[in-house]
Amino acid sequence: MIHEGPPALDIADLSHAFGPVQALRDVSFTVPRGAFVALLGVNGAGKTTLVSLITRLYDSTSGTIRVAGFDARRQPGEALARLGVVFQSRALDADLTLRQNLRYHAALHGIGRREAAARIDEVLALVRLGDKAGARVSTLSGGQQRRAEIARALLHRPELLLLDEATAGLDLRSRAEVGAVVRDLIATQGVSALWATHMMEEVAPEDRVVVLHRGEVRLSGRASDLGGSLSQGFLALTGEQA
Ligand SMILES: Nc1ncnc2c1ncn2[C@@H]1O[C@H](COP(=O)(O)OP(=O)(O)OP(=O)(O)O)[C@@H](O)[C@H]1O
Repeated sequence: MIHEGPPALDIADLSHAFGPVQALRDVSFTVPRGAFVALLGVNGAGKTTLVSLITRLYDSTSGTIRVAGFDARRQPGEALARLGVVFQSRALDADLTLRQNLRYHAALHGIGRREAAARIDEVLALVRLGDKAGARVSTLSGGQQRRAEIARALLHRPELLLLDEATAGLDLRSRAEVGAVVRDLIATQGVSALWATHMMEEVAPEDRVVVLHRGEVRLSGRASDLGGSLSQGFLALTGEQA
């Protein structure tokens, strides 16, 4: 697939402090169009702060964030319209069916009823839940619920998916399924993904990786090029934290 235009995400010299705590310091990296980028960091590295800045939950102290070329601060509407977010916490109502939930979220994005119906079928198929539209969310397994959250995030056809610890609390098999769904989306739908995780095992050799530690980018590049320095470096940082 050939990708033109600005990167899906361009972060430049981003810093953020919570009072005396410097959560991010001069963070710069890009998510090229059609790429899977793993944002790897131990607890407290600054991943959630970064996600919160991209989604505009917090305003950045300094630096720039561009989503598909749109400045998140100066053109927030344009930037956010191109972003699909899978939060650590659940955004779907467990007592409603998957279709009811997705109708509601489609309406929030201003998608009309007829288009929503078609789009809901489409996104459920993309996350391999085509047969679960009528199921109450509470009856789905943990892995299915995470894939349902991804379906929700895809409703408005975002260019960039932002996933914050998308596999937290899942068993090995469900984790692999969620990862496979996101990699499939990249290969077939031209979406890009920033996948925040503290688990080295979730990084595939062809992925691009950004290692964040104590608010700073310590290592970045393609996992296969970084080779042993990635696993050794990350292990050292994990030890540094302990
Ligand atoms: N609202 C806040 N007020 C003060 N300090 C905060 C706040 N949010 C985060 N921090 C601090 O900023 C730093 C980065 O935290 P952040 O939650 O972004 O890390 P993380 O990599 O997402 O970790 P986790 O996986 O535990 O969420 C930590 O030192 C944390 O204590």
